Amino acid sequence: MNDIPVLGTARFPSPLTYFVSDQARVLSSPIITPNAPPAEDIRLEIAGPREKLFFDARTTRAAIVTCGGLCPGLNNVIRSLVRQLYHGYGVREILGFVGGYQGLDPWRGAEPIPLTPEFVDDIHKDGGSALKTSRGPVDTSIAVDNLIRRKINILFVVGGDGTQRGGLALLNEARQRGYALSVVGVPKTIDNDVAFVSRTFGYVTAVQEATQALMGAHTEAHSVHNGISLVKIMGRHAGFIAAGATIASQEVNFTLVPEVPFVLDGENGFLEALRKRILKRAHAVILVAEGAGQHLITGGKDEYDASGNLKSKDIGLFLRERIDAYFKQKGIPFTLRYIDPSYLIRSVPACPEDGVLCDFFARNAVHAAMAGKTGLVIGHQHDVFTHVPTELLTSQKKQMDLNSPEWHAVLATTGQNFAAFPG
Ligand SMILES: Nc1ncnc2c1ncn2[C@@H]1O[C@H](COP(=O)(O)OP(=O)(O)O)[C@@H](O)[C@H]1O
Ligand SMILES: O=P(O)(O)OC[C@H]1O[C@](O)(COP(=O)(O)O)[C@@H](O)[C@@H]1O
Ligand SMILES: [Mg+2]
Repeated sequence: MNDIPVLGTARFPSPLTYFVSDQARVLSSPIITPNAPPAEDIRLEIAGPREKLFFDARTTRAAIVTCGGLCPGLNNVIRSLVRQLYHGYGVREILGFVGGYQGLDPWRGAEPIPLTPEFVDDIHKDGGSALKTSRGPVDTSIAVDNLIRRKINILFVVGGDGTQRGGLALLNEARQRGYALSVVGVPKTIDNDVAFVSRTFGYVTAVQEATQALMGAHTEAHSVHNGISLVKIMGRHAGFIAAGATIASQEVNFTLVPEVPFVLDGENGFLEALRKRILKRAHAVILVAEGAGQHLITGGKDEYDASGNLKSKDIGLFLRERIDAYFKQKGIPFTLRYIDPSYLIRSVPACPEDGVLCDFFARNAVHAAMAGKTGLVIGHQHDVFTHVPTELLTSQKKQMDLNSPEWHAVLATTGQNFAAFPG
């Protein structure tokens, strides 16, 4: 069940010394709840080195591409992919396509970079991606022509849900041509909204940076009479960053996330809850994820980014105006500070916890590829790294479960007015 497609019989002995059985599986949902229908029985292959390899390292050519928005840890992943390929298996031909999927198009992209242990030696100390990144499509036919021309056997695609869909499109094109290509995904995004991955790399670092911003926001609010700090944070479809930073900082009074369509006006609305909080405590910190409250902003055209993602309307500026107007109308003196840490939370180097995660993701991706597996993304649940079929992973969207301990911890630490936050 949920076996990963293989390119052929694995027959080369692995140079490594410990192995994971190809038959080992882990349940995606291991919890048994009394009286509830059993969770869907999804059993995933356990990641790790295999005893037999499909690829002969001496003749294998691998490539790496990083796509989508920046994320702390991209360089750690590139470094560990290269070092595991080179030192672990003896692969000598490793190319880095430059600037996301566009780099696979020889007419649009820069010349790929030959990747060596020397090239990647220090890159994990920097944020960003040594291979650069981009949004937007590539012509799959042109890209696969290029992969075939360059005799690439393995392509590592480092990115979020969009990138993994892109990887699948390349694999399907290669299959149609009868070309044996291993496409293995490493799940990247600060938003943490990838299914079958409890923590995408970069998320913890983003929470750390967001928490720093909240500490400053709290100091600003607390240092004046009726100080209100409004902080906007990334999180297009999911409020995981907002939730994590709320719990870590313990300084937020209202956390607004895309999963909870809150009410703004009226007796049970957010503005009234904020007014009560200010009258009681004379300061307040509000944290709003960029995808929250989209239902409140009417008018204007829908806009999409180059990858086709719907752009969020600016809930931060919208709330700033509405709070300002409400407090003026009520005749309550206040000082409102608006803080948008924006790209600062994702352009920094990875924190040690993410550094560890990146290394595990990357090395497991190499093990899977060398065994001849394809069309998979490395997953991570219950502390076990897995092989998730890319089709399965991209068929689901992960959002915060409002019955989870995480969301209840947000409610407990903020004490936010439950009535204003139905759902
Ligand atoms: N359905 C799709 N099919 C093929 N390529 C896609 C698809 N969705 C996104 N992509 C490509 O994947 C890359 C990254 O996607 P994007 O949504 O920007 O970031 P992320 O991978 O972080 O979700 C872009 O180059 C985009 O064009
Ligand atoms: O302005 P950009 O670079 O398009 O990115 C904004 C988006 O990128 C993110 O940081 C991460 O998104 P992806 O994982 O899809 O790359 C989102 O939180 C945010 O909505
Ligand atoms: Mg995405």
